[in-house]
Parts: sequence; structure tokens; C-alpha cells
Amino acid sequence: MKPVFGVVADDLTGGLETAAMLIAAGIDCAFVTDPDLVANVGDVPAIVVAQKTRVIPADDAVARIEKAAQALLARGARQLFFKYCATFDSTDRGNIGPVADMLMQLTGADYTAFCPASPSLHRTVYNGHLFLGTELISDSPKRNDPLTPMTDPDLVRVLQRQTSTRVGLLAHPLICAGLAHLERAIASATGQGIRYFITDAIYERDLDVLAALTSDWKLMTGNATIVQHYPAIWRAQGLIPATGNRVGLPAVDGGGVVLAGSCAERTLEQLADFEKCRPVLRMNLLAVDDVESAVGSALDWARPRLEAGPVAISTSESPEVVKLVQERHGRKGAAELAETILGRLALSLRDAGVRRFVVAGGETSGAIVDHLDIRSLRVGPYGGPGIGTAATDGADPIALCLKSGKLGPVDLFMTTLKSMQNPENAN
Ligand SMILES: Nc1ncnc2c1ncn2[C@@H]1O[C@H](COP(=O)(O)OP(=O)(O)O)[C@@H](O)[C@H]1O
Ligand SMILES: O=C(O)[C@@H](O)C(=O)COP(=O)(O)O
Repeated sequence: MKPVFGVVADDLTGGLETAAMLIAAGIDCAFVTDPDLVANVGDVPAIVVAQKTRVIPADDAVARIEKAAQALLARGARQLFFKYCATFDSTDRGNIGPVADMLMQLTGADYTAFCPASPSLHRTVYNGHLFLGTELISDSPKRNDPLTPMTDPDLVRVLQRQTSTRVGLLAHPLICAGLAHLERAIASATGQGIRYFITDAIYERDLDVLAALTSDWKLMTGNATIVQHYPAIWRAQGLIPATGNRVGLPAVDGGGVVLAGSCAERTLEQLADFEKCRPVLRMNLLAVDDVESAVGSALDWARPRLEAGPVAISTSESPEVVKLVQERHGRKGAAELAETILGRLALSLRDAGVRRFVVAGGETSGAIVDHLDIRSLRVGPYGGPGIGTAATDGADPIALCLKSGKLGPVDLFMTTLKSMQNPENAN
């Protein structure tokens, strides 16, 4: 079977969430982090290749995603979908624009669209401007993101800074006017050299229209939310079987930990909630002299406490402290420091018997999955916006929940760690 849908995701949380959404819609979906594994995944209608490419240098991101895209096309993928964040996380140097430029060339697409909106999460795009609830993204807490602060809400302008391909807009009245109007507008705009279209979307029904418009395109890009609107179209077109094989995840016992590197407000709230019942180690990066001793002290703290139940270890801080850490180590250096500490901790904790991991943050998830050398995952049922659950295959599986920093219910950490276990052993 040739895959109907091949996804290249720019981080692990978003990629896993996309796969989980497809599985929830009855689409068998393979999930790998290594493009070399694409050739070997079984006969499935959808494949997600998720890599930690959101904030690496644009050339590297292009090369790594190109490899994944080539592997998906070699499997005969009918459409490629480039998955990035609903908040359009990127810097002026990329990587959304440069990756899209490469994917256009590779797929031979004449044009594509950019649809980050997630109306049910109040992430909407109107007149090309991205809103979080009633606030422009640039007035929201996203302005303080440690890696991709969003200071410009105009996505046409943001994307145009990243590419020489001309960027236009499919504005809301046009989306309300329906497919025929949209197709005419695109034909006219491409005649004027515009090849990229930021799409307005305020309501779920706008995504229905955009999914219908783009379901046959060689290349589409956006957040995971629009992906939920494709399976009904594929079924109506007879491209996939009416039902898929939904396989659950194995129950996993062994120790449980939360590792949090996300500094998003929601993650800080989730840590505070977890701390009501179990201990949290908040690591102070300003006091870290060397990684080895920081990891060693954190392990000494965790080991005895793990006997009584799960623990959380975080480097998460308020924007004020993040600023101080970045002043000392640079933006990239601070991220690398936090990611290396949490990644090494994950490895040592696994060796110490931990089998259930909840990870907060997309970049953090990428670092931890890399350190654990996990390259493919069996994906579990959709756990809600921003949340993906999965397990490794084999006799001694590791259960993972990868959570987008900004999302998830406040009590997610404890409830998820419990839900991973055999109910008889839950603590
Ligand atoms: N105390 C800290 N100071 C500076 N940067 C940090 C700190 N703790 C974590 N980070 C970095 O901030 C980034 C958070 O990004 P990410 O993990 O993707 O979370 P989110 O999903 O909230 O964006 C990571 O690269 C992480 O290593
Ligand atoms: O679109 C989203 O919000 C997520 O799918 C996502 O990509 C989140 O990124 P992180 O907040 O960095 O995990």
C-alpha cells in the first residue's frame, strides 16, 4: 500500500500529536524519528517522521527534513504535509520558509498554503494575523518564549522574511465564499507570482473548506488541527479502508518521572499541581557549574524518592530567570544546557528502572528521545491537544507522554503517569 499521507514534523510533540490524531480517526499511522526507518515501516496509510529541527540552523533543518521527505516519496506518499507549531514557532532565519522552499522543489508543487490555526484552542488567523484567544500572538505569553519569541503577529510578513518565494493571503471572506472562489483566487495570485498562501481560519468549518481545497495537493503545511479534517475526505474518495486497526499501548510499570524543560505558563502550572502530591526538583541553571555534577545531584535526589512514587525534575523558570540564564549562556547555550541535563537524566533514570516518562516541551522531548536512542514508537490513542502518548516495542517497553509546553490539562502529569500503568500496580 502506498501511504496517502506522509508527514514531516519539526518537533516530537507535534509529530506525535499528529500521529495520535490520525490513529484516533482510524488511520493506521507509523511514527519514526529516523528517516532511515521509513523504508521498513509496514503497510500503513500514514507515516509521520518527526525530528528536532525547529530551531536548528536552517541548512541543517532543510537537509534533515529533505531526507525524511525523500524517504516518504520513495514509499509513494501521495501527499506530503509539513507540520509546525500552531503558534508558527520559528526565527527570522527560518525554518518554516526554507523547509517549505525545499519541499516545493522536491514534490514539484506549484504552490502551497500555511494553515497554523487551531480554532478549538483559540489559535486563530484573521487577515493574516495570528491570535491567541483575543490577543495578538505578539501580546501573549508567546512573546517571552525562550527560543522562538513571537513579536510580529503578521504571518505574511513573518514568512516573507524567511523566503524569497512571494507570500500572499487567503483572507477569511474568500474562505467563506467556498472552493470555487478560492481556486479562482489562487489561480489569479499564482499568475502574479505568489506561491505561498497564509490561510485565515477562525472556525473549525474554515478548516473543513481548507482541507477540501488542499486534500489533493502534493504539499500542504500547517499545524496538526487541519490534519483531523482529511480522513473523512480520504474515506469519501475511497483512498483508505473504512476502519483501521487500533492497537492499544501496553501497560508499563516501573518508576515514573516528569522531565520538564518547557518554560511555558501551562507547564509551570502543571508542575505546581503535581507538587501537591509528589516532590518536584527545580534545578537552578544559574547554579550549575558542570553538567555531570548537576545530573549526579539530581539523581541522588530522585532515587530514594522514586521508591514511594513518581517525581518531577524541571529546569522550567519564569521569563525573568530564563533571561538571566540566557545572558550567562546565550539563548542556544542555555537551551543546550537544559536539554543536555534533562537528556542525561532520562538515560540514567532509565538505567535505574524508570519506565514511564512524561516530558514537557517540544525541544525537550526531542532531546530526551534522542538521549534514550528511541527511533520509532507505537503511538497510543489521542490524549487531547498538544499531548501524544506512545511506547517502545519489545519485552521491556518504555512508556512516553510528550507534551507541548503550552498545552494539556493542569493535572496531566499525575493522571498520565497513572494511566500508563497496569491498574493493579498504580501508585
Ligand atoms: N531555565 C532555563 N533557562 C533557559 N532556557 C531553558 C531553561 N529551561 C529550559 N530551557 C530551554 O527552553 C526551551 C523550551 O522549549 P521546549 O522544550 O520546546 O518547550 P515549549 O514546548 O514550551 O516550547 C528548551 O530548549 C529548553 O532547553
Ligand atoms: O501546534 C502546537 O502547539 C504543537 O503541536 C506544537 O508544535 C507545540 O510545540 P511545543 O510547544 O514547542 O511543544
